[in-house]
Amino acid sequence: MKILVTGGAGYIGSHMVSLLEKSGHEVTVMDNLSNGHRDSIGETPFILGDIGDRSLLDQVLAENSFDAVMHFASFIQVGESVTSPSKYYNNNVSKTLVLLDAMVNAGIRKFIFSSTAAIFGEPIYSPIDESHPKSPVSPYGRTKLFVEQVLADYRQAYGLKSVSLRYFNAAGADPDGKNGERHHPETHLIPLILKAASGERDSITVYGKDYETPDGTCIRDYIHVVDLCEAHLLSLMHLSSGGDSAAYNLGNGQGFSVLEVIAAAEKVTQKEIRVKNGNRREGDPPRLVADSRMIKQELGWTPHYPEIETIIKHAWKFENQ
Ligand SMILES: O=c1ccn([C@@H]2O[C@H](COP(=O)(O)OP(=O)(O)O[C@H]3O[C@H](CO)[C@@H](O)[C@H](O)[C@H]3O)[C@@H](O)[C@H]2O)c(=O)[nH]1
Repeated sequence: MKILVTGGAGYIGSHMVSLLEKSGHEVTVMDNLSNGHRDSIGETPFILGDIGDRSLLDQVLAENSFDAVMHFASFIQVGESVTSPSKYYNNNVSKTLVLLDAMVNAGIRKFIFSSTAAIFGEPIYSPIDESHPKSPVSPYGRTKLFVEQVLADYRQAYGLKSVSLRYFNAAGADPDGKNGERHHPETHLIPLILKAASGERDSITVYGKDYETPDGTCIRDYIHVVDLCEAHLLSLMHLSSGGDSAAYNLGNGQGFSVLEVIAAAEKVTQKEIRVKNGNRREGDPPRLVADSRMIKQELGWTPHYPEIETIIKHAWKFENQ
């Protein structure tokens, strides 16, 4: 199949490009490089551009007959979305509408969307399944929920079918360590811990030790980026074999506290990691753990790297490349 990958030079997008190509698909990347790296996708056809640019999109979609679009281009920082909501609504909602309208206009009817656990807000039970109430507590979470709702309306009105994948905590790197997690600025836990292990940073600051969890630190469900990409591939196959729109929660169903992740990283790296205690970060729920039985049952998704040590081991290999 011919696939357009928006945000394909970013962390998850670039891993997706590599998996699609390995699986025999023809890929074009469109990325404005606001947080992506041109070198992360090698020789893959690349269009430098923004998904809000309708005339560029019309031209690109007219010149290629894409079967589907995978949409990774978005802003992802919860805290920033609270202080700069306009940036998030413009990029994650308005520009996604531009992309969807260009797709409808060009007759492309398959869409894989990067959604998030943040659409659920403060969980009222755990693990979180698909029918858990959706009540985001940040503009970031709201942007992703809005798009999910738009997609339901576009399915009804224009026959555009989509799969929304609600990521819990994407982490890790290609097992060969060639491609991995890079954000600017880096705000994600595992890369920051590993930079403290390598000496690139002095320490890791734990954001809050007074949560209602066994050790007082936040619990998250870390999912290997390759497993996450496999879920996208299965979603694409689902749509291309006539399946209808769907939304799935994606995690391993096991939660690790910040202190447990630091301990696992010390074990993997064999380095002592300096830990500082900080205040809670705004918008951080105490526990986010996925119930991913639905995607396992319906699409046959099976994670290959569910262990936190393996996720950290691959990230460490990338950190040391
Ligand atoms: O220096 C740090 C960085 C993070 N944390 C904690 O570590 C956990 C994980 O944080 P992080 O890696 O930033 O992930 P999340 O905030 O859980 O964010 C995930 O989920 C968000 C929405 O739910 C997405 O926007 C992110 O991209 C995705 O990684 C949280 O409890 C943080 O409070 C620290 O204690 N110290």
